[in-house]
Amino acid sequence: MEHVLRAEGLRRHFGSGPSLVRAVDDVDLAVAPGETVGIIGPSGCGKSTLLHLLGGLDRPDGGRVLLHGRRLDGLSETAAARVRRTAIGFVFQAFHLVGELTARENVELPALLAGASPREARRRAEHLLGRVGLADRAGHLPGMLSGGQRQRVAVARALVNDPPLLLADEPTGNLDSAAATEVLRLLAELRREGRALVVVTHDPRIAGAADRVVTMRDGALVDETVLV
Ligand SMILES: Nc1ncnc2c1ncn2[C@@H]1O[C@H](COP(=O)(O)OP(=O)(O)OP(=O)(O)O)[C@@H](O)[C@H]1O
Repeated sequence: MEHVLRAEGLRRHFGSGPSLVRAVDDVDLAVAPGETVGIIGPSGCGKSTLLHLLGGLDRPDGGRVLLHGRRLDGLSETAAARVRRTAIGFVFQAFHLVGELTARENVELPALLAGASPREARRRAEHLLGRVGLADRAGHLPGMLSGGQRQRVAVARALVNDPPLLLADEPTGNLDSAAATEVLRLLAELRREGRALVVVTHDPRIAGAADRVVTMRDGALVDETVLV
């Protein structure tokens, strides 16, 4: 079976000498199509760094990342950006929406960057905003939305190019319990659709909804629990 995502011997160190931090140290991880993998571990153990490497947002010092069997880490920045836009959706704890653009424009942006026509980008954005329950907020700027609504816009944006893989870094970390529940419901729906999901989380509810939970400590994967 071809994995959606595969990391082999992944390494990312920061600093040197006494201040050397082995943020990611010899990590192997494979994600099957449609699989949801939770990554948990104490603060500073390297979860975000690992997720950035997996998504090609940062380059490893060693090892490799394969997306559908193709190396991601060796690509030029332009080529990596192209792959990221179409093959991976990102959801971050801090939403990372563009404050000057409306909800709909935020969702349209990655579609336009990937070459969709303005009309097609708008069609997809409106459909997805409807799907996340925000059809009536399409014209709002992020500053006019609640945290939960912003995160739902971010989920819609992550889906606009229909990626088979989503990477999420503490997607419920900034949300109150009701808003977190709504985002969790969306993630569960994406899982049922057969998208692969890698979620860094402290939220036991997300971890409990994963197929597999891996625990990270000091840059290494130290434990793996398969849930049914
Ligand atoms: N750009 C950087 N320069 C130097 N050190 C860094 C950099 N990015 C991360 N680190 C260090 O690497 C280690 C892992 O950081 P990372 O953010 O991946 O941890 P984390 O598990 O996601 O933490 P948290 O749960 O608190 O978000 C930390 O010790 C951090 O200080």
